[in-house]
Amino acid sequence: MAAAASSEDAVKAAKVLMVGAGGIGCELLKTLALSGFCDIHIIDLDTIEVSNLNRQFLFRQSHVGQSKAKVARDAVLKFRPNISITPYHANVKDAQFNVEFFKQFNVVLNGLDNLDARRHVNRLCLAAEVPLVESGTTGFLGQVTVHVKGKTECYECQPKPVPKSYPVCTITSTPSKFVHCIVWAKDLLFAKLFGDKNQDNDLNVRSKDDDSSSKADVFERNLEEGLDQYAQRIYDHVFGYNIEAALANEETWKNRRRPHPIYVRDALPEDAVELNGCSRGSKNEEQEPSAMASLGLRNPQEIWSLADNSKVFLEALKLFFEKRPKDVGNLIFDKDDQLAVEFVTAAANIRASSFGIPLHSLFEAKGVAGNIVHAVATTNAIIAGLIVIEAIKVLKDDYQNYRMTYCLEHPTRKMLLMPVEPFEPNKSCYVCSEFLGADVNQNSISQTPLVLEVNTKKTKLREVIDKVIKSKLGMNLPSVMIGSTLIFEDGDDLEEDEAANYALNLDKVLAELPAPIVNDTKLTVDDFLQELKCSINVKHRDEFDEEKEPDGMVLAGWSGPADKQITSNGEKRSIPSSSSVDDVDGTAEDISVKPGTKRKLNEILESNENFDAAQNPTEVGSSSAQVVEDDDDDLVMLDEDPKLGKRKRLQ
Ligand SMILES: Nc1ncnc2c1ncn2[C@@H]1O[C@H](COP(=O)(O)OP(=O)(O)OP(=O)(O)O)[C@@H](O)[C@H]1O
Ligand SMILES: [Zn+2]
Repeated sequence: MAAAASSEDAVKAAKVLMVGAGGIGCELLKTLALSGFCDIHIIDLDTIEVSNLNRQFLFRQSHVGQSKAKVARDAVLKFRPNISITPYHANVKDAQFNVEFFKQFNVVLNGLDNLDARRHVNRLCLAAEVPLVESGTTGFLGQVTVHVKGKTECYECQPKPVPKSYPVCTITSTPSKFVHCIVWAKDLLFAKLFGDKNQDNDLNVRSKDDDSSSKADVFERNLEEGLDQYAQRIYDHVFGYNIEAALANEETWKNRRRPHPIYVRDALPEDAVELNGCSRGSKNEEQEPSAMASLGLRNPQEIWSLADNSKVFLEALKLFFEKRPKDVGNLIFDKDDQLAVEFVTAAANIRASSFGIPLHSLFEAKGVAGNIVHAVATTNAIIAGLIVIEAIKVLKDDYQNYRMTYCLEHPTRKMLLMPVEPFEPNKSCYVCSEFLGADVNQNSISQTPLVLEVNTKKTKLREVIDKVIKSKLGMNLPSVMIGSTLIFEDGDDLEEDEAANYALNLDKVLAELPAPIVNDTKLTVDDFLQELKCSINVKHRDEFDEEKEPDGMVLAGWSGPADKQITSNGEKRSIPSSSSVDDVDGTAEDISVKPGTKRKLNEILESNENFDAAQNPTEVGSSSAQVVEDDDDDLVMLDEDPKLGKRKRLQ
């Protein structure tokens, strides 16, 4: 097809906006500058931290504390002095970056790390009708997607996956993976011992040798109890007695491997028990208390024995009470708190040992506990290159060749990159489908309304605004209307009495608002800055399942295809979707999805030639082809050679 301009001309004439000057952003700015882009604007709200320096190569030690956007600009101007780079040390959600601001750009390139900002930029790009190239990386995985209003799906056309959570019983009774032991150690045991005492906790099983009243909390230290004695009692209780109690329920273990109880005396030699695990006893009072340091364990990458884990457990518990008494009762697990990581690693390993699960090093355990996926500079560089390739296609309006590209951890058929044709817009997406056209009566067609199930007699307006409109719908400064009555509005420019009125409404129950929200009420919610408006039909419901519906509200009515799957050497894996990268920072949203409305892929593959091509892919970027499994298990062939036709389905 005829391109609108040569790549060189398109690049020279372009005015681009980059959002984020972190891991991807540094690589991207360098690649843009070296590819001939001359007018680049960068927004980043952050300042440089020491931990950025290993991969954000435009920054040096001396830049720590300075604006990322400004330092990145200065660094690139050193080797490309004649181009224009305009930095903004600001949040992209600020009102200065409104639709008018976005309209000046030919393309927007995201190098962000959170869902919230990505959704905001998506909406502004839609409103300003500026194409968006979106990206993300997680370790070795990465992706670049292209979003052009009306042509491809928007960033929000597909619901994002919910952050990983585990059933309570897996954590409390039947762990089968190391991560289950970490969650137990961190969210139950650590929280119980060092966090808020009043929380409910499944660990609170009475110990058989606890002869005080049945209400006694075994985790409370008895007045006459020494710290060594207390630490050993807790150990025996959680790893010994609790496991024995669980084993009594034969049903649970019918089809499962039985755990074995571990008591201090089993895990440690007699003399170490006497010393409460602490054999060396050399402590440096100046340093942060560390059980590893007290025990002379130096290598965080080494997998400790059960005995060493037991020593670390007892020592760390003691150190918290001895050296950080003020923290006890207020602690929340923090991956940067060395003693907390030591305690959680040891506790998770002892539990893993009991359940026959392989033990892990402190370094690995810290990664799991802190949801850390170590960033890989090379992935960021590859992704930045792909962003520029897609940006050039966008600038040339080379729509036929747009690709979403996935960077895989394990090459599929020797290919590290997997290009996929972009999907069409999802017609029920509440973000981009608002005014797709007009019906026969020239009324604009609005998207399917969302449905909110809520107890209108108990829920306050504030909860709907915070949990649904801001958190789930990602609105920043929403206003809420029933018919033409405004019941809530956010923003700095409100009159005092207006603001006071809305504040009063926030604390009212829905059904008691001046314009009541009851069953079948239709709300219109609107974000002025994002130029996003959607309607919500309210359905009253009395009861909600506390575990499955903890918000006491369910938002539905927006459907989209689930994650696609790829096959690699017969193994099925999920393609990292534009959302899955968000899982890392735990910000994925959980809008309920109605099943069965997935769009079908284009055409049916009939030609043997194409089938052969699918089976024998050549290099990426030239004439590549892949066999991909769609989520309804049909085989789909993707190819890059226009002669071979568009995306097809194998029968
Ligand atoms: N709302 C926002 N407005 C502007 N910039 C943002 C916004 N949200 C995130 N960013 C920027 O996006 C960049 C993302 O980069 P990256 O994923 O490498 O994160 P990082 O904070 O630099 O590193 P890490 O999180 O791994 O320590 C960061 O520089 C961050 O400041
Ligand atoms: Zn959409």
